[in-house]
Amino acid sequence: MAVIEFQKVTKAYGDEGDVLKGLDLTVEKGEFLTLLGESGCGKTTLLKIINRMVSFDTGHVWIRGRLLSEWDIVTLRREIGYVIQQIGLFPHMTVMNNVAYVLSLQGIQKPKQRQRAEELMELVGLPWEFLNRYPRELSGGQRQRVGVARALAASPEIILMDEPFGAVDEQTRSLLQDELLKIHQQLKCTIIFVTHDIQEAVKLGSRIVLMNKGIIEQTGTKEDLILRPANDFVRRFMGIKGFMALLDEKEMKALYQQVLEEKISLEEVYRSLTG
Ligand SMILES: Nc1ncnc2c1ncn2[C@@H]1O[C@H](COP(=O)(O)OP(=O)(O)OP(=O)(O)O)[C@@H](O)[C@H]1O
Repeated sequence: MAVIEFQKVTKAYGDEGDVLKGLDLTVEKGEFLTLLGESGCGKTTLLKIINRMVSFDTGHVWIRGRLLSEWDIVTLRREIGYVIQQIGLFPHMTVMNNVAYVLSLQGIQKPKQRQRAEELMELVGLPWEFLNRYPRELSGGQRQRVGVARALAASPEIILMDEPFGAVDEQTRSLLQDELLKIHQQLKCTIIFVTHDIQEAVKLGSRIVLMNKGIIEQTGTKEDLILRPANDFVRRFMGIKGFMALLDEKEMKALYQQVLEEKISLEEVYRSLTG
């Protein structure tokens, strides 16, 4: 079943011209969709239309078969978790209160909130003790984990993520990506994840949507976009980075380990990767 459907959606901010130019997009239940494209191509705008943080001009949007305009905004936002790069944790609240914020709005009793917060901390790989800390007492990566936990608190069916790991170092980023994949498998929720990083889009997305100046150039699996690009734009955009991202990371690491142990030479690695 389609969870989200866009039909010929356009959007302009003021009289600057359309930033979305008649988008069609269907997101199926349980998908991990990555929205990829250069800065300014309209990714965030598309994402924010889904939770009605931004309105659109023409076309139609359905969420779970119901027109977006017919949703009560509070119910809609409860069904949709939202994680952004500068997560906007409330600085004066403990991690516990941040994570349980939505639950307290729903009138859920304190012991239940605590229990859920502990479950969520486990899910995102943080110790329970951190529930007593304030956001400033955490590292950037830990704060992002709390942001993810907070977005998951009300068990939303859809999770929107806008470059959530953009501000952390590469190693932490890779760990967070691995954990997010696990969470997705476990919860079977629908995730729409905005990124301008090809490697990230390829690693995470069960399907990738490549946008360019307000249109969708291609939607498909990583193999579709990299090996069967729909046009020259897609071919050039995915390029060598896309091809490299398609190579199996674990396989490459294992091969490199053998180089470090002087069991094989770099030349042999090169030959095994290029056939
Ligand atoms: N509130 C706004 N008012 C006016 N113009 C806006 C507004 N928000 C976005 N835009 C413009 O709309 C276009 C698309 O912006 P959007 O944020 O959707 O792009 P993006 O692909 O997410 O970019 P980035 O990767 O840099 O976040 C840009 O040209 C941007 O300047």
